Amino acid sequence: MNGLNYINGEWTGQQLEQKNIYNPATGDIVGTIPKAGAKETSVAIDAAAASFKSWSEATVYERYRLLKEWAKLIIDQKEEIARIMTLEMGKPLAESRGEIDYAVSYIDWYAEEGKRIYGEVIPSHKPNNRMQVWKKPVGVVAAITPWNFPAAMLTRKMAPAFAAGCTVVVKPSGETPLTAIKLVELCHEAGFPAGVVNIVTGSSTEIGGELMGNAKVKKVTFTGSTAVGKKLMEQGAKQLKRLSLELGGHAPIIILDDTDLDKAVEGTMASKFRNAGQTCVCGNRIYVQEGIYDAFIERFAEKVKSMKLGNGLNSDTDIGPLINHGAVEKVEEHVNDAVSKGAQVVVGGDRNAAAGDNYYAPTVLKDVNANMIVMKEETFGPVAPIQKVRTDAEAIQLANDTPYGLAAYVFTENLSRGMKLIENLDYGVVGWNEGIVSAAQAPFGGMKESGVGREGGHQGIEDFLEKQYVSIGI
Ligand SMILES: NC(=O)C1=CN([C@@H]2O[C@H](COP(=O)(O)OP(=O)(O)OC[C@H]3O[C@@H](n4cnc5c(N)ncnc54)[C@H](O)[C@@H]3O)[C@@H](O)[C@H]2O)C=CC1
Ligand SMILES: O=C(O)[C@H](O)CS(=O)(=O)O
Repeated sequence: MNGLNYINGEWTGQQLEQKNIYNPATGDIVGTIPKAGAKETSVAIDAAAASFKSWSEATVYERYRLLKEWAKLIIDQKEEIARIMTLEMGKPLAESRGEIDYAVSYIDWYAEEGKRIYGEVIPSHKPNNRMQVWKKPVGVVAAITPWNFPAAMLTRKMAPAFAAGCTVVVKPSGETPLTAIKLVELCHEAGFPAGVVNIVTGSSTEIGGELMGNAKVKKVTFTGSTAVGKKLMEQGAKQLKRLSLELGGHAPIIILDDTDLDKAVEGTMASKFRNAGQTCVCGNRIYVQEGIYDAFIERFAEKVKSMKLGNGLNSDTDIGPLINHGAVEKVEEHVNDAVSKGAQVVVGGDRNAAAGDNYYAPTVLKDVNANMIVMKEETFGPVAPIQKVRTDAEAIQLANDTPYGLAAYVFTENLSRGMKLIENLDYGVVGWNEGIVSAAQAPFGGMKESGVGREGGHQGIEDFLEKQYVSIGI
């Protein structure tokens, strides 16, 4: 699939130098995209600005209709899109299909939320005066998305932006742009007016620099690493650019000795190995209370041993490749460092070269301690480091000892222990006896250096609206 850029209702970029997109499972070229830069990005921003007035003045019911048509087209073409996603990102087809349903759930949710953009009437303190709060779309939005959820991270931004009446310029990850281009193609097919949605691919720094520096862009919504998020915040300071940042995580999983062992094993498997551990909410640090430590490791290791590594196109694959070789090297560095500092490998612990250059075996480490890199830095891979803890207080202290604050997980059947523990955790998203928690109707986002703002829920559309207080003399 040779993707193009889409600017002002036209497919462009054929004449530009092209970048190859590779299948992480095999190294094969699966497509190409234009190497656009600041010039093309500026044209896309102008198109989004030119279409903003008419789009923002359309009724929410017209925007609802287009969003629902877009959602329908995505579902109709789910198999084709899932295949594109697996070919460029590597995740098993079943996960790609699941992500497409998840991505569409954000479109469905915000198609409806657009109808509930309510203002306010405030009782005035003066007899001939009325006070109101009006809400209006913020304007042209830039959406910068990561490679690990090429569809869901896009619709989690585009859907509320469109529903609020904003127009959008998308910059997808250079690793997985083909899925994004396909979704934009379906916006075109659904009948979105020219300029409302635009997509540019190419140099992140050039395109990003134009998106952050062009005053016509009123809002930037970013999902990706904390390092890039900080860079964007610095760039945005010049114009006080509205920013939403969904950044990195380093999720702790706390398993107390009164847990239901099956729930704890099942929830930890789901959280840890989803997308081969390449999600910002994957469990990265597993703290197990001493009374259940051996029993948990034994049960958990048996499940991990049964996981099948392979090409995501094969129906029996549980774990696909990592996104690229750099990701494998980072995982290997974390495991080797842990072992050198006393960790024991219970399962895995090595690259699975037989499967391919970008594979790493699902791995369980025990006898882990806080001095190991794996317990300080996000691994973004299929490694489950398990540390023994004695008390609830020790678990809370260890869990919070990080600059990250995105997701955390607690497994206990005791209501008051669970409440007290969670109240003391500095995390924006918490699973209690649950390993997979993200949903379109819930606010998703981090505390501390994991981000700013929320996506999903009724909260997620507020970031695309400005509030206008109007005092009316009558
Ligand atoms: N909080 C969340 O919801 C999520 C966080 N992440 C985090 O992102 C990382 C992995 O995803 P990646 O895509 O590798 O992250 P990344 O930060 O390298 O890239 C994210 C996006 O930003 C773009 N980008 C990179 N440098 C840029 C710059 N200077 N200006 C403008 N755009 C730039 C990339 O091309 C990509 O589209 C992990 O740390 C993960 O935890 C990833 C997905 C979701
Ligand atoms: O990119 C990610 O890691 C997502 O934010 C995780 S989730 O919201 O899809 O669970």
